[in-house]
Amino acid sequence: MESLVGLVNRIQRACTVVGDHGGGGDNALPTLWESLPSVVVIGGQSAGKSSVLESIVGRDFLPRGYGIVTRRPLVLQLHKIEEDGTEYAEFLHAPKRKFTDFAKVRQEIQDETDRITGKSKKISPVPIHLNIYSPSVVNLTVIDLPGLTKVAVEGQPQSVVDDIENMVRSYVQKPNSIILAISPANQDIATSDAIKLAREVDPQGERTFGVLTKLDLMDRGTNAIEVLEGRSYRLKQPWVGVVNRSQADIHMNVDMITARRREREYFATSLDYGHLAPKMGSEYLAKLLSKYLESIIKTQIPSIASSINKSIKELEREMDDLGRPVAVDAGAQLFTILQLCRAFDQIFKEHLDGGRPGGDRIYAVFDNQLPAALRKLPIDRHLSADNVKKVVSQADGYQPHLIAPEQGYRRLIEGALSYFKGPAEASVDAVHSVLKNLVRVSIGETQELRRFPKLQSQIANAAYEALERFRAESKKTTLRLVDMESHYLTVDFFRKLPEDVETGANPASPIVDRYAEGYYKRIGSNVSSYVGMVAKTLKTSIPKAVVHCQVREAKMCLLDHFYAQVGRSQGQQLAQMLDEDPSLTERRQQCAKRMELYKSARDDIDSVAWGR
Ligand SMILES: Nc1nc2c(ncn2[C@@H]2O[C@H](COP(=O)(O)OP(=O)(O)OP(=O)(O)O)[C@@H](O)[C@H]2O)c(=O)[nH]1
Repeated sequence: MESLVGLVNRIQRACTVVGDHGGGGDNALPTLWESLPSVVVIGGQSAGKSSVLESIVGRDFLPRGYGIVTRRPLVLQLHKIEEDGTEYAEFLHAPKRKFTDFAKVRQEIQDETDRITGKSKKISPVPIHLNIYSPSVVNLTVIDLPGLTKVAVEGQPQSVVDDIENMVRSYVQKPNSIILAISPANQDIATSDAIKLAREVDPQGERTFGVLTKLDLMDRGTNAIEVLEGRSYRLKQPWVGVVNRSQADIHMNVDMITARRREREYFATSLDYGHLAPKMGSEYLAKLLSKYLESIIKTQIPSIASSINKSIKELEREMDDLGRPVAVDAGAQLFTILQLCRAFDQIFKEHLDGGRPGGDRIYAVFDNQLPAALRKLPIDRHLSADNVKKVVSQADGYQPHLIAPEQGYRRLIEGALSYFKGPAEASVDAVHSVLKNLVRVSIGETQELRRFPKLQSQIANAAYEALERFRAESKKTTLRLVDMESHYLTVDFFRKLPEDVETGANPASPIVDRYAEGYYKRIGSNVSSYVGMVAKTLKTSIPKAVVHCQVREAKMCLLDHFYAQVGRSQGQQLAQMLDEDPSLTERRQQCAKRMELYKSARDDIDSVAWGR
């Protein structure tokens, strides 16, 4: 049975080493500490908490004084060692220092308290962790807390009263805590701060141990039999009375061995408590607690084991998300980088081909934006009768055309087609910005890349550069399409124009007709029909050019230049690319440590459970 408490103690110690002290914020790792039982000492100020703790340990090591002495929680883990082993203490904050002189332990507790709270009388919820290894202790984890108080002492804000109560409550309300409620016998039990709080969080008294101190200080003729026999305040566990060293004993350096002996004698010879003697005193209390802890642990083993398994699963999931540690050799690093690039490229392609959203915005450019832009071109203004007349006259020069204004037609068509360059370029730019946005989104969606901010930005830059190249090529091609339309006109169109179109050009007609408005309107309308036909062609050929030059290229060779650059990189440069966010490296290490703790705890529990 001893092995069960020893086991939990060992797991608790391991928890402490990996930084699992229970609790935590949003981003907290799973905690094993919280699922393990521990003893929490509570009581009013000067009720005798520290004295009880020292008696349990059998050592004099806690700071003493007036006012609030315990100002930070003290998590005390007692480890029983071989009979001939050397007794020593060790703090979590100074793991390399072994204390064999317990007066120095007291000094260190004081100094460590001051380190966080300053020399003031402030309190802090940050615990001090102390391990004591001794042949004369029972395996236990006991937490000493600041004394509950009703008034702040000088130099303290009034809020300290609530702060202490809240801090103490946060420990005792955990269902796994065993409450050691210390009350002084020379005060009415009904007014005990410890009992008041214990009743609040454990109304049935199932996990509360009542301890009555200062029995020796009770008024003559009075005794605490009513309390000790459980009639004043009923608890499931028996009340234990103790007699600690008085302040005078402390001044006179009465050692703990003498104090324990005196306590035994006190009960053995007491007229009031003689009949209860075997169940009184600090030594009995320590054994009672340890035994109780054993029974609790025994019932809790299955739930502890299942909490461990649950936490292992949570950690596995998180470690999967965090990814494997970065390789150290250049070959493996190169492989990792290429794999990461491919993962990104795959997601980018899914955005274009469907499966992930975004690619449809390219179609929207061709289907809405381009036709709308083409419709809005000021072709009508360009082909107004006045402008047609102006362009035709200028094209004719000093010699007006004789039959048909060939040069005028050409100039009018060229002028109208030059307007198409704007929408063509705008389509290229719009698709460019869709692609750029998809690169950004895809990088964000590439889980594996998350921990490599440098590589992320390098991939982004390389992709943006490539997109710029594709954009330049695409502009050249689409503008060339427009130029091609102006450089060679579709002869058939003009041949098929109705005969009367050329009436104005009939030399038989009076010369003035040729300069009438109707004549130019007709020319304008012919050019407009031709330009409309070209617009129809460009509406389909521009998207083809854009897809060919930008979308297809982005799909096929977005990172080609980057791959070449990575291939030329040396070890140092590769390592820099995989320079992951240090907070992630740290988190992975923490997870790995926790995982180790949980796995060894699970093995330990399994072996004990099977051994029973
Ligand atoms: N005579 C006698 N004195 C006791 C007994 N228990 C505690 N004292 C004295 O009461 C005083 C307060 O005891 P502590 O153990 O320091 O009390 P505490 O509850 O830890 O005090 P804080 O941490 O300051 O809240 C000390 O002077 C002890 O010597 C007891 O059983 N008998």
